[in-house]
Amino acid sequence: QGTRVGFYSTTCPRVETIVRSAVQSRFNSDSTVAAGLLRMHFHDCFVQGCDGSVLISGAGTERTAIPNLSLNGFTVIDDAKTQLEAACPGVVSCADILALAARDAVVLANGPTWAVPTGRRDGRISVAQEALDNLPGPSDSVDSQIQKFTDRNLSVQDLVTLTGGHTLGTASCATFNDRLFNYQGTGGPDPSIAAAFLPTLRSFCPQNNNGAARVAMDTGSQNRFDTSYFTNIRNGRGVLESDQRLWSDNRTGNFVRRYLGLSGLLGLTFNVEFGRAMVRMGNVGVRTGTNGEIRRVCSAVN
Ligand code: HEM
Ligand SMILES: [Ca+2]
Ligand SMILES: [Ca+2]
Repeated sequence: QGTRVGFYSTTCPRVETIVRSAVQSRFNSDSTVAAGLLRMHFHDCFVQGCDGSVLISGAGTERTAIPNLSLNGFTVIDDAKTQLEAACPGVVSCADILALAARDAVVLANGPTWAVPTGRRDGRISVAQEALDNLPGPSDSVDSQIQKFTDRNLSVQDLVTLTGGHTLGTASCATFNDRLFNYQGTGGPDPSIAAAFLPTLRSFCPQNNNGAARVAMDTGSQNRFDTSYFTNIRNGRGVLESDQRLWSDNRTGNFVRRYLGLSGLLGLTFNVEFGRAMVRMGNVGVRTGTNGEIRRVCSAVN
């Protein structure tokens, strides 16, 4: 792949300590940053590869695209970068800082740890439309979700596993309002929502709300990295339509069953597979060697 664990062991031996302490200190005052950093790494990797393109600010950049407006945690990356430029100037890429921070965020939320291969270099291209074209959306069919993952050499298992990241964090009503009152023009709700869960969702997101309120994607466990998200989608308690669909299609549903240890299928351990899948996602489209640059400031190209 070109990335490897310990890429900075001689050039910046304290890199992991510095990133971890930046994530930890923000997490102490705001635990929602864990979900934010995990999502940000995903949004980076799916657009121009894991190259820090999502971090660049300015008119028309990825950051201005609707799905990225709710990203949370940019200033953690900036803080880590400032400290790293003091410790080892010009050495550590912003793309690597983000990959390390996403891992540290999962650990802080009681999730697994894994070794993060590093050596990514930063890209110089960041275009809003590319984020819109490449990021999966909350109404995507299973076919479309699978396509967006396999286009990046990520498997159906990786799709289910990584989307299990929705064990953390929240979604705005705007991303699932269409399911609650007039689903696909039926005049009623999305029938895949459990009857007992519908009033809960409707109370968070009443008819004609402005879309801004935020709702836990893993009801009852939004700050804890666990398999509760899979139990919820099994029970018709998925918040995003894209998540609920993973349960009802056997290609993806069988992986959900395996994470839940259900019926006849070989069990899979979510924590173990999540780390492996994050390493695979973290290698999508990476620039290494002399390709790309080491940004001085993560929000701007050199
Ligand atoms: C088919 C794939 C996916 C779709 C359609 C999707 C869609 C979404 C949507 C619509 C939101 C709510 C955004 C908002 O309202 O602000 C969200 C949040 C989130 N997503 Fe995904 N996502 C997908 C895959 C992933 C993956 C692969 C990860 C990480 C490995 C991830 C991590 C997160 C996290 C942690 C949040 C919560 C963010 C926060 O609370 O700040 N998602 N996702
Ligand atoms: Ca990128
Ligand atoms: Ca959870």
